[in-house]
Amino acid sequence: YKFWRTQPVTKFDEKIDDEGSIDAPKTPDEVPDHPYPLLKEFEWDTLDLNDPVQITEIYDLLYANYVEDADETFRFKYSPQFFDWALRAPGCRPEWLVGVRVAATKKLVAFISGIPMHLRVRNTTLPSAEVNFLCVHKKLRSKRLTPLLIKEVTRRINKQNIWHALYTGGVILPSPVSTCRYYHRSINWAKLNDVGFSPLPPNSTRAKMISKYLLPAKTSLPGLRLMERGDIDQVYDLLVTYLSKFELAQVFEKDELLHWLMHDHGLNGKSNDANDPDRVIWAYVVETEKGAITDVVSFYKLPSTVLGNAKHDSINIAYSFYYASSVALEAPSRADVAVTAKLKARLIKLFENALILSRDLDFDVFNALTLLDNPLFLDELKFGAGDGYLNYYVFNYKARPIAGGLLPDQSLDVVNRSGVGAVML
Ligand SMILES: Cc1c(COc2ccc(F)c(F)c2F)oc2cccc(OCCCNCc3cccnc3)c12
Repeated sequence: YKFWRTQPVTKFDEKIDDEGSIDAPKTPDEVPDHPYPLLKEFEWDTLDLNDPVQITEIYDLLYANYVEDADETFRFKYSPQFFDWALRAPGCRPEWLVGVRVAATKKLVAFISGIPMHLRVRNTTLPSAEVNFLCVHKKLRSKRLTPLLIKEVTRRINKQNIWHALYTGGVILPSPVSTCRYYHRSINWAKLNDVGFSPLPPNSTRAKMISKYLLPAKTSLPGLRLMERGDIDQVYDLLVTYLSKFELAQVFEKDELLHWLMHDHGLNGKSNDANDPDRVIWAYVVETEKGAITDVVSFYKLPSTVLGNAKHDSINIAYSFYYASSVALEAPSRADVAVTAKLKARLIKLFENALILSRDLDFDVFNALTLLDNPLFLDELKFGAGDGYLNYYVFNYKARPIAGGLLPDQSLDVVNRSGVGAVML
């Protein structure tokens, strides 16, 4: 019984000559009105994020049952505030938050989410959904709930006349449109070593490793400051122009980008304070004396629970999110050697400052993928390659492979960098 053989996805060995939808066009009224039948002890549900109790149910389910690393040492620790940010983007549809409950007890035992977005694959823009947070309770694995969750969220998305989706995962499924590699920059090496994430290399000492990752006491970019809602017009133009150079990217409306970079900070009297303990997303801009915004850089907070460590129960992790620099726009082509050299120097400066800001916000490690122009700064800023890869998938769309920033030997492609401009949570 091969679920993925029944889905509109590119088969593993399929040759792709032309890009386009896989399924024949359909209309919402051809889509079943009722959910797929479940095993009788379970029932479908729609989660309501306006209800703090239900946000907590999602948090509790994922806290105990979501993605772990291969050695079962760490588990993602998405916070309730994170779900408020990740699942309440402009245009979000409540019915796309799909849960499975035990009929008798109403306990939430599985979840999958969709949020609406527009996805551009080369020159084609697809009204899509971003599907994320697929989770089945550990005690209910191999009951074939995952294919049902995927089919049910697809049904609910199709009902809204949306026929494509973007999803990522560490697992290999048919067939990735791109693959990026995990990179990590130690901030608090001692803690990462204590939890077993960063081993002490042979012929080195703790003192040497701690000093290797020391960062300047203060930021060094003139005009660097926390983004404010009033910056969105300039930030939108800068980031949208930069992202237009990539082959896989989200097409943002201005209000969408404002949500992704600012969440609700500075809205309806809420403060815009970098040290707000509930904050999950930070965006910084570089403003010249003339008031021009030349750069933007952002990162989100996604801790990992440390399983079974006497000294620490979690690692505070910053994940690189969207960024852009006006330097990148000084030439029409990304292949321009002189501009690439200038962009490399600029991104090293921008991300060194992002690292300093994340240190001061008490992060232990700063994570990045090999997407966007990241290969230009990862080595120089002492990021180390991780042992994980993130695969990008587009549902119901056949696309020629897109570079993930890696050469065939999995090392960084500092010449072509990547064609991926979509950063997933
Ligand atoms: C995940 C992830 C890692 C793992 O990082 C750490 C894990 C445990 C630690 F103690 C630690 F310090 C890490 F840096 O390093 C990364 C570097 C770049 C990007 C990364 O993930 C991008 C976010 C992926 N979405 C979450 C996800 C990932 C895989 C499957 N399903 C969901 C990651």
